[in-house]
Amino acid sequence: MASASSATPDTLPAWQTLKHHAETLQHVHLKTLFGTEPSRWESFTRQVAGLTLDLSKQRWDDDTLEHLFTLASEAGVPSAIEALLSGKRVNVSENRPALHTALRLPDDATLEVEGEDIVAAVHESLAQMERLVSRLHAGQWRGATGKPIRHVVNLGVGGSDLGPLMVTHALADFRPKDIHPVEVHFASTMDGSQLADYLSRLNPETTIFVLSSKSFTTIDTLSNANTAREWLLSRLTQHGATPISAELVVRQHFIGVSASPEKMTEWGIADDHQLTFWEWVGGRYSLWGTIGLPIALVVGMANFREFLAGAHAMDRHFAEAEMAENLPVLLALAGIWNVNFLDIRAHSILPYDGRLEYFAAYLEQLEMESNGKSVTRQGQPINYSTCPVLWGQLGPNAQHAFYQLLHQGTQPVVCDFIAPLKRYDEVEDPDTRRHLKTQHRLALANCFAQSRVLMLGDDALEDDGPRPEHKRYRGNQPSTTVLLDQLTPATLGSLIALYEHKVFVQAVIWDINPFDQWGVELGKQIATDTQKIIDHEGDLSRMDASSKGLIEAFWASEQE
Ligand SMILES: O=P(O)(O)OC[C@H]1O[C@](O)(CO)[C@@H](O)[C@@H]1O
Repeated sequence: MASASSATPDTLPAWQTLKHHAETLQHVHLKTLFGTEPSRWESFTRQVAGLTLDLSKQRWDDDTLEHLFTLASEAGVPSAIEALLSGKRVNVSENRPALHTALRLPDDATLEVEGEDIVAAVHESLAQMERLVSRLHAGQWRGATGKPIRHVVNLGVGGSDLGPLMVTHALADFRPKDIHPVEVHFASTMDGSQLADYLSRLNPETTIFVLSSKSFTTIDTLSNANTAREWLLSRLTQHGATPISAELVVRQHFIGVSASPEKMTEWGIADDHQLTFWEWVGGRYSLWGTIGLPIALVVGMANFREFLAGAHAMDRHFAEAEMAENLPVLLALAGIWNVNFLDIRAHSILPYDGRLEYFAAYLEQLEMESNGKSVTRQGQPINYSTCPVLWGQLGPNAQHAFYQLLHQGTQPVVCDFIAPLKRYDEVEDPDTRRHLKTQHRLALANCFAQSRVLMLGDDALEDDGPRPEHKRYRGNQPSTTVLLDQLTPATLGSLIALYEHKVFVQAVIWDINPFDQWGVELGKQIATDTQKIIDHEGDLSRMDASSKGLIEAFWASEQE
């Protein structure tokens, strides 16, 4: 991948060219670019797989793009794409491939990785997932007391939570009709607050838990699982006249999803209630396989397969399209330009569709856990910026929260606006449909208005009278708009794959490994040490003054 040579990107000729080129564009306002190039929409907009990507409001011109394509070539992007998709060991620090794209290959495809065709195994794991989904949807999965299951609580965190949470929320309209109703819930936080809420509301007889953890060692998830198991055992083993065995309760009320079947067995998950996947699927890329069980439970297996097909369409485009037409490459290059040449290090994700409420949270992990790195793939410290700080929330709500900073603050921020073109066609009642469609138009008007105001500043106003300084908008904030023809399983699949590949291309150019997350490990280790001290099993005197003070404050609270 990056650099066929060992040169860091900032020493590549195109990087130097871009630095000089940026000086010529640094002070050119976006409104000037639109004034001099009226065909920017045609030049900088591309459509693929139900998505329209509008990059015309980036602070760049045709020359910028040409230089960026040269940079991508010099950094080895085309060969890196090939290496990723063909299953080379692109995750160098863990010495393994990153094959989330294999999870969405159609069943007639073949992909030989290190001498083995993995497509059949992928489809067998989907078939196994389908069998569990069908049992639940048919009302045939019975709890330990014999009642059909009505609630499924996913216990997972990070990639074992955020992807399924985001997609189940986004695609809730696609629930199949005529199935036994099963509601899906998510509990991730180690403090137990989400779980405690479910335990206070749900009936243990009709509730099962999905213990979702690639490693099956994540303390957040295991602590929730242990609490859930105790809750079930205390409620169900003594239920009715005949005692029910603990083994039966655990068997009937837990499904495990993990890359470690041994650990699932050790924990007590029955063999036929285990879904597995592979070490070569990164946690934050795992929603496409068995970690996607909650998605399949909400939308049904047919829609889940549509979701995979949408992602696969984007994979093929990523593999086959020229750089100038390639959506993930273009989106990545816009990011590189902003971060490394315009020095814009804040990035906001702003969907204008309530169904995408968790999309920003999902992307925060995808982008920042992947590309929040500061050493090259060869382990050398780097001296250029990598992943920007990325955050977001639903655009309409953010308008009344942090848009003030976007419009009049001192930070340059790049924004991604995301919206579906069509909405509410399926609403049966004509009056309600008409009203909701009006609301959709309102949301789109706001979405388009915000990117325009961010670009033009107060020049967006026709009346150009004098304005006091506190009412001035400087504009010139770049943005991208992604339009979905409509939000469907397929277009959502394409959208997620677009961002996954964007992250990969950026990593190639930055010469970093997007598939490991060593920075998270130290925190876990120190937390284990700290827990020992809090539990009076470690040496407090080793701690710094602040940590010591915090622990003593906690101990004092326990005495009250
Ligand atoms: O699925 P697991 O192994 O429980 O991990 C959960 C999450 O924890 C992380 O390893 C980070 O702590 C993520 O990368 C991962 O998605």
